[in-house]
Amino acid sequence: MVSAAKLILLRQFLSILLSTLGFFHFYRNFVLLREAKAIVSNLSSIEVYTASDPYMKSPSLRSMKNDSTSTNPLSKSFGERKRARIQSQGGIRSTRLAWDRAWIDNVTSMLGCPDVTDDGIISDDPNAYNYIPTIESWNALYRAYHATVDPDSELMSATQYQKSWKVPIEVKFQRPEGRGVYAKKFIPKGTLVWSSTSRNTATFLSHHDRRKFISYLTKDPETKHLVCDVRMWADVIYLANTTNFVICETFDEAVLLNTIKDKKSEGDVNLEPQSLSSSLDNLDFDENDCYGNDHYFTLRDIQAGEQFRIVY
Ligand SMILES: C[S@@+](CC[C@H](N)C(=O)[O-])C[C@H]1O[C@@H](n2cnc3c(N)ncnc32)[C@H](O)[C@@H]1O
Repeated sequence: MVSAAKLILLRQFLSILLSTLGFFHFYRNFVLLREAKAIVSNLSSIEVYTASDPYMKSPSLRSMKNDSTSTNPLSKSFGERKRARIQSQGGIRSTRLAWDRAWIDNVTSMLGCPDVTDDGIISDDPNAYNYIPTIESWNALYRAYHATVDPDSELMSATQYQKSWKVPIEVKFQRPEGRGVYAKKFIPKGTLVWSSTSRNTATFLSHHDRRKFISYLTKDPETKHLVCDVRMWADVIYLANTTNFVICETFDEAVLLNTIKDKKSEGDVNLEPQSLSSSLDNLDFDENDCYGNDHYFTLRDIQAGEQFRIVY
């Protein structure tokens, strides 16, 4: 008798628990969707981005005037601070990824960003978005990161930190792949062309942080178009020996490196990543760091005007 009553109580308890969890899940998704809609409706006017928008060709980005004078002293405890944040937040769980993607898709589609797949730009509209980021664009992203995610971050504005590219480069746009990075002069095989440290790569420890960053960009008419770009540039890096991950986004032209689409084009790959145990400028290497130890070397001689390609 007693055990039957206990069983009924247990079943009731379980069903209440499941309904509560279900409700929270529903509520959380509802809040996320409302958040995305609110951002878009807060934009004074939703413009469809075209190459003819004047601010896209040469963004003035008023507020970045102070970048060259602002200081961002290096902190020795950066790695520890980051590890503590990762631990306190328990890292990021993959279950939230789909929702986060839906949120970003919602914002970018309402902003009029072009449809882009892994095979490149879908639209043949000649006026579709083809913005080439400038140093002001990278600085705007840096400022948005500091304003929304981590004011004490070691991430530096491009004005202050320009050491990532070791060779002269040029960014050009072509369809369907969009922007790409090209060598401006001959580069011999085995040359180090790009290095990353946490000075030029933002680390997001939660999807919430990345959404705050993106929302911030949407608020300024001079930066909102950058949302069309940052949606494509995030990488997910798994933390050592865990299933948790961090989201990494580099704020320089390395995010514009294109890949190849088939085996036939293997010869077009001309850069390879290498992790170096000895220090180049990766003084802040940390196994949980976004690209803390990433370097690209030329696989072969590269001619002036050739596009850099990596495998991803
Ligand atoms: C990290 S971004 C590279 C920069 C990108 N081209 C841009 O304009 O922002 C990766 C995206 O570039 C495009 N892409 C890269 N390599 C490509 C290729 N070989 N063919 C077509 N599209 C490519 C795909 O749309 C891919 O999702």
